[in-house]
Amino acid sequence: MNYEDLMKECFKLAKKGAGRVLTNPMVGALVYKDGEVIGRGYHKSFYDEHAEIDCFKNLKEDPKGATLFVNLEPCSHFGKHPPCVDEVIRRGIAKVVIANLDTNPKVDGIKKLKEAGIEIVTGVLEDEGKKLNEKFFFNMKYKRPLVSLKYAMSLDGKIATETYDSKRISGEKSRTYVHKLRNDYDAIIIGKNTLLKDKARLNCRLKDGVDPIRVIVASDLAFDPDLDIFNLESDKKTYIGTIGDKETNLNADLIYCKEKDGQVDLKDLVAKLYEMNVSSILVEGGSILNSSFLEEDLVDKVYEFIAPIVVAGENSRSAFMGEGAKTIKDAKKFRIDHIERFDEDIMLEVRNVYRNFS
Ligand SMILES: NC(=O)C1=CN([C@@H]2O[C@H](COP(=O)(O)OP(=O)(O)OC[C@H]3O[C@@H](n4cnc5c(N)ncnc54)[C@H](OP(=O)(O)O)[C@@H]3O)[C@@H](O)[C@H]2O)C=CC1
Ligand SMILES: Nc1c(N[C@@H]2O[C@H](COP(=O)(O)O)[C@@H](O)[C@H]2O)[nH]c(=O)[nH]c1=O
Ligand SMILES: [Zn+2]
Repeated sequence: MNYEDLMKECFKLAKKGAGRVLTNPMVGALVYKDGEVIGRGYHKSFYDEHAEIDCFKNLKEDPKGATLFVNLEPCSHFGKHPPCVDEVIRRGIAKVVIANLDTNPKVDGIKKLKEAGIEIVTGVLEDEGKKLNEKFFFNMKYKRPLVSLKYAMSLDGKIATETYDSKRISGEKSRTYVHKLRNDYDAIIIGKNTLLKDKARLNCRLKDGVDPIRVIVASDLAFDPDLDIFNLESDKKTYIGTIGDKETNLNADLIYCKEKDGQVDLKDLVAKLYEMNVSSILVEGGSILNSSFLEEDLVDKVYEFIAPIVVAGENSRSAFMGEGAKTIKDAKKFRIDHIERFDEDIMLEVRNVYRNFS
């Protein structure tokens, strides 16, 4: 029995829940007995049963004495569902192989499994498991959604010209990857000007992709109701994060936020989205909104697509504007996690050095 290969299969199963599990982790499970896998399952959505239970439902024979592979420690608490450990014990599983411990403070599944005499192996492909569920582990640690910024810029750091043109900075392959991000993130946030200038739709245009909820940040609600974003065919809603006690006839729900310097208090908006079970937010700009997130110290990650063009011009729009650091020592610091090439473009995936993702 190759622990790593079987755990990789759990990760593959777990990923089928991407975009659907919200603040829950992505979990895959399989039962291995006498040299073969006798059942597989995964956590399908935030509201569905856990991976272990789904796996037990798909068994083709009695799992007594078998090994359960699961990428997260089985739960031991009563949440929306009864504890998985009880079912693991009841089914007569002899050994449980795990990638990651569950950092949810309500969970101590290992203790209960050990008390029942079940052998435990932990830490199999631990780092890969942490990366897979980085949003969940981040949520548990910081009690808020993971916030990532995404933008496409020129070699000289511009995301739009002075006439606010930003169409087709990055190429098609980069744009396809953005739709994968939209699939994986629970919410997308844009600033009012980006909606007005780009007529953004913010849906996921991959086949069988999952739409995120769409959030526009605006202190007033003077939008054309015919904009696509208010008329999408989507199972997710469009929201406007706003201030004051306004009402609207737009096809959008309002999220009433605290006010900060006459604008939406982004910390409050992020906290309210967390209450709506949003585990991750992709901020798709523009410059003013990106800068506000940076100033609020709410940027955990950045996906930066760089296209080999130069825009130049004092009045063109940079990825970040605002006041800016006075000295390099004061610059916000990120670490490059991943570099990928998409035809002509490259993408940098970076993370805030002050956040602990482990
Ligand atoms: N290349 C790329 O990847 C992208 C490029 N763009 C480009 O960026 C340009 C638009 O960017 P920009 O003009 O900077 O505007 P934004 O899209 O960032 O919108 C800013 C507006 O949002 C509203 N807002 C409300 N609360 C806040 C808050 N807390 N912080 C910041 N804004 C808030 C404000 O309007 P109010 O107070 O009136 O409500 C503010 O003026 C467009 O040309 C677009 O094409 C946009 C996204 C991505
Ligand atoms: N998705 C998942 C687990 N998730 C654990 O359960 C918590 C959510 O519980 P509930 O509200 O009942 O869905 C979540 O925060 C995490 O600790 N556990 C598992 O054994 N297997 C699974 O597949
Ligand atoms: Zn469980």
